[in-house]
Amino acid sequence: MGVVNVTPDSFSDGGRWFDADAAIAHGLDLVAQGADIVDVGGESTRPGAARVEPAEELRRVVPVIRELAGRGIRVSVDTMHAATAAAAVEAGAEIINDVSAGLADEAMAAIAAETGARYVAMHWRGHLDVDDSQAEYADVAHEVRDELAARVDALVAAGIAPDRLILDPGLGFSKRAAHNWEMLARLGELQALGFPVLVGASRKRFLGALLPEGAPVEERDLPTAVISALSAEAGAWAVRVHDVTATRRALDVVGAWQSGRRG
Ligand SMILES: Nc1nc2ncc(COP(=O)(O)O)nc2c(=O)[nH]1
Repeated sequence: MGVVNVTPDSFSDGGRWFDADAAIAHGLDLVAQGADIVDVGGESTRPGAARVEPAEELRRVVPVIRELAGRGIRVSVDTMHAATAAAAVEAGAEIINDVSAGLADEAMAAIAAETGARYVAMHWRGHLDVDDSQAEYADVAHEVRDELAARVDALVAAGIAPDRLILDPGLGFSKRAAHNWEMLARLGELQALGFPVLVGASRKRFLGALLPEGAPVEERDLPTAVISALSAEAGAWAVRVHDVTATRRALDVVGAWQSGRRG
């Protein structure tokens, strides 16, 4: 899953794809690099980023989604707003990627149910209202699993068919570095809920901590690709990344290694 942030302020590529034509070109480039899905978002989820009204978010993402989907590309829309999700699906998006798992907009679950789109429910305790660095967990893997299981119950009760759901541990959202690494190491406990799992580690701060002080954000693409390989080994459904080439190469290594196992 390649990322196209149509925003002026996303933390790792803010502003580069804010123009619709640039965003479309970038989405096509990600597909050429090997992306299976292009995730189009119009609102940065970076701590402290300005909130974006649905009308503005919609204006940013719908033209990009319409053009990419019109070329047969599988598109997901990264939004917490039901109105944006509805417009995006109407424009051809097949997946609604909601970092709030339906908590930010009470109309979202019904819209997702109505459209029949696939729906990514990401874990973000207290979304937007909680300072990520203050989050405390007694057992992060158990609590993320249980909190997402509760979201699944609510989303299914709202009419979303279980086979439409994809779960995501929400790395870096209300979680500190140690929580992120523990979530990755214990990904199987989330997978045990029986839903596909999406992993979004790309270029996040907890990867930067492994690099020399002050390393540019692009240096996080190699650690990201290693996590893509390890996520594939763990049976993840997909990985959400900015540098598709690095991850595609990493996944090709995993594929070659696994075929070697079969002899
Ligand atoms: N499902 C999902 N969606 C996301 N959207 C944005 C970001 C923040 O990263 P970005 O600003 O670099 O896109 N991370 C995720 C994530 O981890 N999972």
